[in-house]
Amino acid sequence: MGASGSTGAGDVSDGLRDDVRAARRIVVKIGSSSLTTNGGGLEPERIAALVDVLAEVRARGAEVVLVSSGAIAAGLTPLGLATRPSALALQQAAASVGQGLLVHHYQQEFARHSILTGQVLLTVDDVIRRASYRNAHQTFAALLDLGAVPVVNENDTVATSEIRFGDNDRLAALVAHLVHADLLVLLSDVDALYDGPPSRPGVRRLVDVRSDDDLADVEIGSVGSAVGTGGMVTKVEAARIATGAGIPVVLTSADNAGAALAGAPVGTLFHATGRRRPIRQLWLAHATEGKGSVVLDAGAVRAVVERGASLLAAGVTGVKGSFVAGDPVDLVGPDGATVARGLVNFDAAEIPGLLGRSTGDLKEEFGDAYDRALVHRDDLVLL
Ligand SMILES: Nc1ncnc2c1ncn2[C@@H]1O[C@H](COP(=O)(O)OP(=O)(O)O)[C@@H](O)[C@H]1O
Ligand SMILES: N[C@@H](CCC(=O)OP(=O)(O)O)C(=O)O
Repeated sequence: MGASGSTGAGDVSDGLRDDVRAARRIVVKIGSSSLTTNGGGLEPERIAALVDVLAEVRARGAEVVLVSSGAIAAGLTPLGLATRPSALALQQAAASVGQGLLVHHYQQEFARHSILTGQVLLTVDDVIRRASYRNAHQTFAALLDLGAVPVVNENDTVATSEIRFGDNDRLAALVAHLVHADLLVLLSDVDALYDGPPSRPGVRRLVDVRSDDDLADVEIGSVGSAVGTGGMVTKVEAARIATGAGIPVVLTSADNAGAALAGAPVGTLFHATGRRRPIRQLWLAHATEGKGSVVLDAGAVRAVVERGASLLAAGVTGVKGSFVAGDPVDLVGPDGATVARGLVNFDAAEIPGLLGRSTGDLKEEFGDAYDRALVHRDDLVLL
């Protein structure tokens, strides 16, 4: 299908989007391309314009969490770098310089509205590991209770290629889950999702996306602007993560932010498709690649797939790759097909010694630390 131009009954009143107008806790994500010039360097007027819109949202009683990209782009000019470098260390250095500048601007602009900001830098581990998820959740809750606007970015200076979110669109979706937001707004340099590259004549805007079927014939580009990353692919993926957890998403341009947040039918509205579920499952299903794999016998495949059971060492016949406890791994059946992905509870090096053995047996030999599943069912998604 092409663009879905209709909005179903009950979604809008007075031409405005009900889901958006009713939202009381909103995560707004803005991309580098909307804050900086193409050569890098922040554009303070654009930051000021965004902050004015967010202050208005706050004034009508909603809470706001801002996920802002732009650290790397902001650091380029001060460091004398002409374009975004490909070396990770240089990107991290640029982010280190740029993040301070970025937050400084936000602090100044929000202060005009007597609103405090709190910087929150996250890595994927902070969000998907149980203890740190709780910790991060409490920090956000305290900041919001105290009336501050959390300003979030990936912790670029310490994130390595393994732990990087990869992009702030997905980070924003995970943050929306973390703070129990009821709306996610993704702001970019393009005003909506189109059924093809916006530069192509005749492309049509998708007004509403209600399921993956609505995206079947949409051509989604992966290359973003000179300063952005991920293009539309990561935004659509972020929208799938959030809507799959029950959070509707509006995708539009920074210029449309005010109208979008007032509920006007601008941009593209991705309707909620699922219900809230554990964040690790969301992340496993949408965003991670297995660091290795474990091979299951037929009985274990049935237990995991049909009965929703945890994976025990007794049903595992092999292990591939090098990973440590807590990493995502693929669960592969005897025929080589990947049936699930989960967070593993043991290092790859330990697993050969556990294969085919019962949990009771392992506990008796190695102690209580071995009284656990290889992959717990709460940390597992079927693929
Ligand atoms: N189907 C599509 N609809 C809209 N935009 C698209 C599509 N495919 C690719 N794009 C491109 O994605 C770009 C946005 O991605 P990006 O530059 O990474 O943004 P940001 O910096 O805001 O995260 C747009 O400028 C647009 O050219
Ligand atoms: N954390 C990086 C942003 C990464 C990113 O996703 O950028 P973008 O595609 O512009 O949202 C930074 O602040 O430069």
